[in-house]
Amino acid sequence: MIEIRSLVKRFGPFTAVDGVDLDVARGEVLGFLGPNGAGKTTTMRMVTGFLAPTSGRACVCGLDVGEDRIAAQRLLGYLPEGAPAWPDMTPAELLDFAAQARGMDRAARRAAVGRAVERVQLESVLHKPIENLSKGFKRRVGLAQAILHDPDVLVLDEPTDGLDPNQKFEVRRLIAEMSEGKAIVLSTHILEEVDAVCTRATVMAKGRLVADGTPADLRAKDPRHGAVRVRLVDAGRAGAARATLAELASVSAIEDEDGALICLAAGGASPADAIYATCREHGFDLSELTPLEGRLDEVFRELTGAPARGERSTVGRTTEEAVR
Ligand SMILES: Nc1ncnc2c1ncn2[C@@H]1O[C@H](COP(=O)(O)OP(=O)(O)OP(=O)(O)O)[C@@H](O)[C@H]1O
Repeated sequence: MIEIRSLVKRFGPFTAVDGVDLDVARGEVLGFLGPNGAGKTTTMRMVTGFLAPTSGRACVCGLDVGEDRIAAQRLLGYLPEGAPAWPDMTPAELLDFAAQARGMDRAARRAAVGRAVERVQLESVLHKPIENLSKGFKRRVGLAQAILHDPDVLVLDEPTDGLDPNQKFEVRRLIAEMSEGKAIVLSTHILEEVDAVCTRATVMAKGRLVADGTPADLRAKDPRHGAVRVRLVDAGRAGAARATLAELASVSAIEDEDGALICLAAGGASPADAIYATCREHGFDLSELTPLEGRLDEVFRELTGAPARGERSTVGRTTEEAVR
């Protein structure tokens, strides 16, 4: 439902978006991750027709946003960064105005506004000036505006920014609920949001997409994916256990962390069973044996050029190389 091809945006000599290709299908909730200034908002503004690309194109439901902007915008809902709105209007007035701008008659407007208000729970502030609302409610007004016409494609720039934990939960629930019939793209700095709501995640850095996959795919890029954390009842025997476990074929290397041994997987099956059996055999009493999935924050830091765990650069290399 969204097709992005070789999308480029230059501001003078600066390239903010540098050849992005991306497809998003119905039913997908795509998390758009990246550090500040990576080009997420610029990409979203081009996809929604609010900024013309320098080259390349974006299509929404088969319509080229550059050539058919108005028709494409009918099919999409957009929550811009910060959700700008007229401060002296009330949510009721703003939403009615937005529905009019979308060409709805009075009855359709009433139904659409009522539905959106109920979905984002705006009833209590419906007739208060937007300038007097908390950041969270302002964000929700923006979200109601974006979903007013029940669009097939939703582009949400940091939809949970400024919301308290309960509101974040509600918005994520709403996104998950709506995802079945729509293609949804959301940008976020909150990695837990990717797990909570996204079926797929892309990471953008310096205008380029540097990763694309399910949250589990991304996590698997962490060298600690598949590793096992081992803690002994008698910490004094950790050195002996380390030497013994390092001999296992399923363990490629062992790192120390807060008194625990992190046994990195050599690839293939988890080393957990072999570690357990070896510890029993040698009388190393275990207080912990935890398989590790890998961490999104580590992968994110690595992909976006920040120093990862222990200042080492490891993603993309084999586990064996990583620990050398
Ligand atoms: N109108 C503009 N003129 C000049 N430079 C711009 C303009 N809009 C964006 N930029 C620059 O383009 C780069 C990408 O900005 P963008 O807002 O897309 O990043 P982002 O990934 O959304 O960041 P954030 O997470 O902070 O919202 C930044 O360096 C920004 O300063």
